[in-house]
Amino acid sequence: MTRRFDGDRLVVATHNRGKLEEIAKLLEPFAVTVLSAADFGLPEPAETETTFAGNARIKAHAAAKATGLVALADDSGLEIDALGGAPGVYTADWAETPEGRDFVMAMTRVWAELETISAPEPRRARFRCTLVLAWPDGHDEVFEGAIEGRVTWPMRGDQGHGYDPIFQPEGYEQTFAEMDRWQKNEMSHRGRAFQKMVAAAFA
Ligand SMILES: O=c1nc[nH]c2c1ncn2[C@H]1C[C@H](O)[C@@H](COP(=O)(O)OP(=O)(O)OP(=O)(O)O)O1
Ligand SMILES: [Mg+2]
Repeated sequence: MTRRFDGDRLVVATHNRGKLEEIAKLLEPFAVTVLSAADFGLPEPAETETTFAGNARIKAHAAAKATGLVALADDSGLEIDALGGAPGVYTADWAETPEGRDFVMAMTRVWAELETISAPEPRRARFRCTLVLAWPDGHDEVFEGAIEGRVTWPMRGDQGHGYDPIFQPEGYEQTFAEMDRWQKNEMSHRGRAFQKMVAAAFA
């Protein structure tokens, strides 16, 4: 039996402002006070697992334990077929620099690698998202979503976050960064995982 969320406060276990804004928008229809891991000054846990679900569970359980509240974590990434599924669970790592994350650098690396191997069009890729809802008693629920598309160059758009300027979802001319948050949430990996979570734990 799926455990329902029956509280009024939910801590979103992320340090990524773009994700937090999307999740807050997705939670708007529900009577939920959204708090963030940053509001509690929680440290960013090391993501030592090799799957999205494994890393999402680490983040969700750490926040649930530290706050005594139900926690929602998101672990996500971009899988590019011509790169054997890379960057995958290492999507955030490709943006890492000593001064913080640099997504222009990360996107430039993605394109350089595709050019090196002369990856033919369409450069098929998908974003994946795993959401984990964790209770302070250690119980959790896992929900997954994906959106198929392709990597495109040059970067286009100034909305969204992360790799959005080079991801064009299947059936659309725009990149995610050319869509507003509402339009992206309608179809995104995160939006899709969220719909499953709502059906199971909020509806
Ligand atoms: O909708 C998206 N649009 C563009 N890029 C995205 C998206 N969703 C995930 N991504 C990228 C950003 C990040 O580099 C990586 C996730 O890494 P991931 O560890 O799950 O997130 P994060 O470290 O940014 O924040 P946190 O772990 O605190 O939730 O994939
Ligand atoms: Mg992370």
